[in-house]
Amino acid sequence: MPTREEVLAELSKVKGPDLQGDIVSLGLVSDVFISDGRVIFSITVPAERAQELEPMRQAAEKVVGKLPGVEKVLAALTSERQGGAGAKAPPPVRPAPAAADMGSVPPPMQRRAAPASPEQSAKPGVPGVKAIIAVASGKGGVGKSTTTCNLALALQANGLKVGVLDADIYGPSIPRLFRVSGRPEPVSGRILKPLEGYGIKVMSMGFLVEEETPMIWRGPMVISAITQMLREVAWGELDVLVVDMPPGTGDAQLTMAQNVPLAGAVIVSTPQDLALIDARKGLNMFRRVDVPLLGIVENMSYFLCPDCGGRHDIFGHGGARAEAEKLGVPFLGEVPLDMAIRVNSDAGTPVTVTDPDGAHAAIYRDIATKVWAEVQRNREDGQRAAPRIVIES
Ligand SMILES: Nc1ncnc2c1ncn2[C@@H]1O[C@H](COP(=O)(O)OP(=O)(O)OP(=O)(O)O)[C@@H](O)[C@H]1O
Repeated sequence: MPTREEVLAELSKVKGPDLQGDIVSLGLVSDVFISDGRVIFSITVPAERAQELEPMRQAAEKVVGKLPGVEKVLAALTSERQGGAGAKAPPPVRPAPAAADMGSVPPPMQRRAAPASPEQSAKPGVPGVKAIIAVASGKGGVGKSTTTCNLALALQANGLKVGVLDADIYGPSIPRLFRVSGRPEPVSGRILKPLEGYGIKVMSMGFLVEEETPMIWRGPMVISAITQMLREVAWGELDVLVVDMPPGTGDAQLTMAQNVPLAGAVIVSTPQDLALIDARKGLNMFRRVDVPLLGIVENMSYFLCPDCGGRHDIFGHGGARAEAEKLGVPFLGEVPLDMAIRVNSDAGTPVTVTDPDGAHAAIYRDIATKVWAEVQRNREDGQRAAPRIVIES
């Protein structure tokens, strides 16, 4: 595998936009990411010249592709940086098309506010996968991954064939939750075999990079990585693929919601007002791109004291239910704040597996039943989206 310096040395052979200087010394190359035979990087260009500079992008992919040990190269053109360190990731200006040898090409990205449902249904699906559901949250740490994991297992317990795609590439926790590790093997060419945990096929960036690798991703790279995990994995026949989305509602999440043919989205929130404000942003994001909202889960909803048996509404209670009612979105259920959920999740032995007859597993199965009923209802009605109301957040 080449080093970053070797990659940059090759890239310095590529001329800059006006054939003066090279793209490295002009400071246009950033976000170089090398892992497992893959090299991903960004080239910063003025947004209006993206089309014209496509040959430059291709030339960059070509030179890097010749380095020994490189199997795939992905160069993304990004628009000019907005300010210095800590500046927001620039908006994607064009998709990061796969190199000639990479097969699948992500559909074109759009900046904001995609038009309505026809777009949603026009996206190419994943062969063999009947429905894709996103699990999202407006902010991190609310239990999105724990919900994804237990929801997936509960859908399986309800008789469905389930897969999980960990799109939370900033902090992939799905490998730990399913207690799976290792490297996915290629099955044919570039297609990887997903790993399996508790009978569920799982794919995560956590399998492809070292756990301690700091990942600094910019929008287009996020989309490229997720698109490849979606389309270059042998998922086989699945009733449902559950996607653990990256937290937040930035460009990466929005573009992903636009590019993946989602049957719907589940929003996870805790009951605090602030979390609910973020959850509302998440809801609005999916509504803008006409992804049906399957409902809201209130996580860490209440605490049942094992000593006194009393119920404590630590973060307040019922906020998500009230929010769901206000917004006309199904309320899917309340998951208590419980030590068993945390300990088991963190140990990779989710409660739905370790205690399938327990109260927590029953809650997740109930949520799974409601989620699936919504997916079916949307399908049958041909109802692509909930009413298009965008609520001020
Ligand atoms: N209902 C619950 N009761 C107790 N602990 C919980 C519950 N839900 C989640 N947790 C714990 O809270 C922590 C954060 O959960 P999790 O990783 O699922 O959140 P997340 O929203 O995916 O976070 P991030 O966005 O940082 O990935 C974990 O330690 C998890 O075990």
